[in-house]
Amino acid sequence: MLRCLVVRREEILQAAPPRFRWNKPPSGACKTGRMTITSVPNQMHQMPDPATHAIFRSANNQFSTQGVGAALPPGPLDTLGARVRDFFRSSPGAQLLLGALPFDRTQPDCLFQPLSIADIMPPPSLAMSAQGQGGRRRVTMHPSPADYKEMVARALELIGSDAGLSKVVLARTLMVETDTAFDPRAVAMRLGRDPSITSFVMPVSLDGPARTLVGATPELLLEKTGRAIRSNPLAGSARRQADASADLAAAAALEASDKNRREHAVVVEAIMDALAPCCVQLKAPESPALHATASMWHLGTRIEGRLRDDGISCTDLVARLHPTPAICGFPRDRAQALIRELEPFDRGFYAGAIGWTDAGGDGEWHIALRCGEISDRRITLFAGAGIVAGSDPAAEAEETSAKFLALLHALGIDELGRPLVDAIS
Ligand SMILES: C=C(O[C@@H]1C=C(C(=O)O)C=C[C@H]1O)C(=O)O
Repeated sequence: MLRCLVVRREEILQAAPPRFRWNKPPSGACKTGRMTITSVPNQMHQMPDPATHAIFRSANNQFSTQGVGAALPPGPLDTLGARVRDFFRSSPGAQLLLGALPFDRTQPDCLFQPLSIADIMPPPSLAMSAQGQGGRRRVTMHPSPADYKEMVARALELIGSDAGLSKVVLARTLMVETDTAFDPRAVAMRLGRDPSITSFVMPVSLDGPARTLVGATPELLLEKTGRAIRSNPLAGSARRQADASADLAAAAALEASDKNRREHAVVVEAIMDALAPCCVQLKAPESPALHATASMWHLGTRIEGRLRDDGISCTDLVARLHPTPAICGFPRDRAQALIRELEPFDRGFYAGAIGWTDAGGDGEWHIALRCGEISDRRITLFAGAGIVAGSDPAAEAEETSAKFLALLHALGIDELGRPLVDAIS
């Protein structure tokens, strides 16, 4: 396998400069890297149409949008790059497409050009409303933790018997039902308190009843600015601990864990292999680094590269990468077949990607993790864990419980639906 296209140290690429900062100008024109987008007076204090309202808040870019100016004709991932190029070619004024890609590359995606881009985020006071949401809550686990452990045990048998399958990522869901509709903006505001993540609200159905993906992902699939590209895969995880020394011990144990390093290495290799043919430079550190969110430790690797030519867009690259072994397994086809066989639900847009692309092919795509799909009074949360030889079913089930925490805290409940008194301090 191609581990690395050699790069000299002095050629280390700079992180992309901030481009969209919708918090800044109250109204008027906002200049970005390649484009000028006219912001509209902020209307976020009013309840926007949930079917077509989006929020995107990463380290470099923040914006919220309302309405659909035009939808990209939906299709499978193989055709995404071509459809995006056609869209911008036939809509000369269009500057931005944003949206969600499903986990399954063959299922249709959901991208659109927003009608308007708002200049500020929802009011912080909204964050308070999430915790008190709904009087009664009913939580349904699917599969149950016991069934999830059996799925993991079955995967381990196959990994042990089939030398060709080295990793599979298995997920479970929690469905939370309340007696009032969820407000995705309030959930996003609470999720956005963790600066280490990208929080988002993204419509995943543009016609019919509103369906919205809301989440707080720590994992960058791909960012492209000009010829500079970056990916930051995560794999190998441990729950954060309240006690500081126990927390450091958990991080140190994760860093030293052979099982977690193997689980991580397979992801980095697959991403390097997928990007290498498009790059004149591509580099990744030899060892992963610790990456912290408010509730999890992860092993992460910052991969940086320089593209061969200007014709390659971020959506072309996403189509090469997705789904990575971080959220699917390795080899991809076998892992995906096993996911289909063992998981008793459709992932939909969970473990897909959310993000944006501009008319020049630059953009930013994050893996849709630590997320839930809201449909009126119901939110379905998803969490998965990578299974490799040496995984322990109970530990993997525990890892998925820990991964639910970001969303559960934002909803103000625990895994059984009981209110949290002080969900986030
Ligand atoms: C599948 C998820 O997370 C992925 C799996 C990880 C792991 O197995 O350690 C870590 C980060 C993600 O790439 C999830 O959060 O649902």
